[in-house]
Amino acid sequence: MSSIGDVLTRLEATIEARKSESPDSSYTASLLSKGAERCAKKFGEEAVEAALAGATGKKDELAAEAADVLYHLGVLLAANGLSFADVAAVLAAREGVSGHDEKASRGK
Ligand SMILES: N=c1c2ncn([C@@H]3O[C@H](COP(=O)(O)OP(=O)(O)OP(=O)(O)O)[C@@H](O)[C@H]3O)c2ncn1[C@@H]1O[C@H](COP(=O)(O)O)[C@@H](O)[C@H]1O
Repeated sequence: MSSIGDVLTRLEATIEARKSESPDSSYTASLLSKGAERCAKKFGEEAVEAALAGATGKKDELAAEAADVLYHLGVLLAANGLSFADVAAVLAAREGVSGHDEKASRGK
């Protein structure tokens, strides 16, 4: 079974490669051709669907919707010239810092 890191790395490479493909043959290419705003809208829709599945305890649906969220996040990042590595760097920098402490450091 592939790790989530391996799957996301392969997915990201596919998304990157689709940038130069025809929107007729690739859903990713068609989404990217519509711009970052459209990619953001699709990401938001999928996030809401995942939230609904999670709130109602539909485990299989949540796993499928979470996969949609990660795919659409990958497309949104690519549309903005970012990668999962950029997100990983932010998460890694937060390791060992309590969310409560981080919030307090923002003065909120
Ligand atoms: N992981 C995904 C993935 N997850 C979800 N989706 C697509 O995301 C779309 C979102 O679902 P919706 O029901 O909201 O779609 P829709 O209403 O048809 O879409 P819109 O017209 O609103 O954009 C569907 O068409 C799904 O097939 C994905 N499309 C592609 N991938 C990966 O990207 C690869 C390349 O795909 P292509 O770019 O199509 O070759 C695939 O092999 C997969 O690995």
